[in-house]
Amino acid sequence: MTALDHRGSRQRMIDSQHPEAVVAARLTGYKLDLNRALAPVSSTVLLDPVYGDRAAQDIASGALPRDKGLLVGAQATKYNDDHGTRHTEFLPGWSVQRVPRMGADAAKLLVSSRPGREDAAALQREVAEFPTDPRFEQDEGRMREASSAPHALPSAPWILLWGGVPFEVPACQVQIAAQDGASGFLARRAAWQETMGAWDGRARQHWLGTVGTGRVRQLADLAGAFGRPSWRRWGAEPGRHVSGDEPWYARSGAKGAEVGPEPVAPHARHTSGAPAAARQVARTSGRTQTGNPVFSAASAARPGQLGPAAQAGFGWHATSGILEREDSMTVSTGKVRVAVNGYGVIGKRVADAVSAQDDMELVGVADVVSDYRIRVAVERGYPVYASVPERSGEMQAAGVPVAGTLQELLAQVEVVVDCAPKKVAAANQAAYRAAGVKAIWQGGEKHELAGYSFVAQVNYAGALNRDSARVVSCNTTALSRISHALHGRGLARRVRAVLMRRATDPWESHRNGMINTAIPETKVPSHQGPDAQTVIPGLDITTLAGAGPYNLSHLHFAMIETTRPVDVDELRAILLDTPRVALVRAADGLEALNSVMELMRDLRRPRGDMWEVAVWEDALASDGREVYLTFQVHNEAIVIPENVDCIRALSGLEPDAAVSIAKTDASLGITRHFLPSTRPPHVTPGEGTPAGFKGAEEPTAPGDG
Ligand SMILES: NC(=O)C1=CN([C@@H]2O[C@H](COP(=O)(O)OP(=O)(O)OC[C@H]3O[C@@H](n4cnc5c(N)ncnc54)[C@H](OP(=O)(O)O)[C@@H]3O)[C@@H](O)[C@H]2O)C=CC1
Ligand SMILES: O=C(OP(=O)(O)O)[C@H](O)COP(=O)(O)O
Repeated sequence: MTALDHRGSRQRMIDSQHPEAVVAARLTGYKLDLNRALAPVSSTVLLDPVYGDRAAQDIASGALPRDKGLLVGAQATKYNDDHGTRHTEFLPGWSVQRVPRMGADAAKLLVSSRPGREDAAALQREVAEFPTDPRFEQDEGRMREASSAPHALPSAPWILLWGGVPFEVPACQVQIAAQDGASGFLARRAAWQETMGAWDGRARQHWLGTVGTGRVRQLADLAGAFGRPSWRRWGAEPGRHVSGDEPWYARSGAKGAEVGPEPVAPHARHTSGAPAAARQVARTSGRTQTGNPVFSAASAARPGQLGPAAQAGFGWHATSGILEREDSMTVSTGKVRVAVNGYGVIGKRVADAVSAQDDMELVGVADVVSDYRIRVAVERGYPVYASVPERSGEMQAAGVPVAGTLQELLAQVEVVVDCAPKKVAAANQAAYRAAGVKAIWQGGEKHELAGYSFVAQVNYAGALNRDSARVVSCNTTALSRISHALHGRGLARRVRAVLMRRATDPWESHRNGMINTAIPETKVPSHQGPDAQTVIPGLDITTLAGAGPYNLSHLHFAMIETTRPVDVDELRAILLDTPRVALVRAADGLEALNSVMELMRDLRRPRGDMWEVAVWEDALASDGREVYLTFQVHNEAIVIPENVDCIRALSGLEPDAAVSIAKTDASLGITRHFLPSTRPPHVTPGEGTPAGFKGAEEPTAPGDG
């Protein structure tokens, strides 16, 4: 859990000289930033009700994701002192009863204690606090000793919190506390105190989105690896239904007493299907030394297999069941763990692209098929899971080594890329939510499913740390890239496009192929125009579509009315400055869809893929009012780099769109020029082309000609 409920202390940290001058709006803005960055990596956020209706603002602004718990403070920030023991008071006009009415899940009431005062110490044992004060005691041995003293820590479920100390202290204490039975931690300012000074907003958001979220994740790794889930104290076990006359709360006792002896850390035990803690262990578990994936959560809980974040982040390494401190700090490698569900046209390409990233790990792929398609995944060494448990037997009978179910795969990852057939994919939403996994859907699904439609170069920043997003369809991705190139520069007034779509994908043309005809779409506008508006709100765009008897990708014709005259030279310069757009020329023999695809094969691209939108340079035109573009969209490939960037955005791996795009492009070999130029870049009017409005130099008036 993450605590963002500080008031006076926060004002003092922002401006120690004049804390009273720190206005509420500044504090609220700062906390909104904290919440946006840290809530997605927390299970619950603790907010205060004071500053500008803080908690309410977080809910209303969407900074607090709906699937995160909300804890709201109830006590006043100042305490009455009674001979050395502070007594808690409620905020005037605020009460525990009012907390749930604002939609919160629980109220926080701080009860203070003071070592040496037996009444206070007794209270402390009831409500828990780490037995040593991190400001004065930072020796690991003495902290361990104090923590393991009889009655040092309480019998009720408890979590660790800390104050303004260097981050290394809670990093150490979380492990010790978890080994002594803590169920988690409340992350406080040690995790982000570097941002308390006079940081500008963007720098602060960047820091929080990278270092801040990384720290909370690292602590979660430790708590997940060594901690004790609170349900254990109630006698619950995942996958085991205990029936009886006695209700669970009676068994657990009024104060949350434990049911039966249960050894905990150093050998934290978690079983498959367990909620957050076990899942976290499995997610950070990595692979065994032989390279085989870790399938059972029980084995995944071995500390020796802790993820890179837990192992490296604080300069700790795992041996013989506990994390030990190394002499020097090391840097987190922080790979995001990814699953692909649906290993078809898009899924298999996403899997390959994820495997090519140095900041991602493909944990496994899932599907329902048993034929050659999934056997290639086996051949490539990807662990294969059954998307639907009932299909597992069939898959195994066909010789596919099934590593487990989709649910088991989800338990090991942070992000799932769903590439199942349209509508099938939408049905997986509940499973992803239940598993607490971030999800990426494809263009076959509706915008509303994820609530965010993604094209990296247009709106990467808005997807940062979100729980889900939809990578739009191939056609919409291409239209968005091209439209944004002009619209993003304030140059597009109106986009009109005609889409000639391929009949079917090559692998299934024996099933769905059409011959000797073309099929116009009767829905006008076709869905791609409105779809592009989900990516670029305010874009004036209409599309018409149809399908033809070929399977070599789509062909678009776009007419874009500009806000001022844009000639061909400027248009070309804009396109050359646009990521994932490349120019091709009929003059180079690239006269049709097939020749461009042949070039991709000649360039030895995997599967002959073209991730770029290929715009015909010699078909660019302008009449001073509109620019005209003809471009090819390789439907099987164009969305692949978008999925890779989307993983980085959702997981918060990289806050900067340009950095992520450049990284993805370098890993796949995406380019702006397929071939070195062998002749002048643009065919000028009169050079083999009929005169017209090719360039702005010869505007064509209506009726000319
Ligand atoms: N094809 C394209 O050009 C593009 C497609 N998209 C979008 O990508 C998504 C996937 O399309 P595409 O890759 O073409 O689809 P494919 O049909 O090629 O692949 C989907 C795979 O998922 C399998 N599958 C079926 N049911 C399930 C299930 N319940 N759980 C998991 N997997 C299942 C399919 O098996 P089976 O064959 O037995 O059904 C198949 O192997 C769609 O939203 C589509 O609109 C986006 C851009 C381009
Ligand atoms: O899914 C796709 O093709 P399909 O719906 O013909 O299988 C491509 O992404 C094209 O999508 P669109 O034509 O809905 O933009």
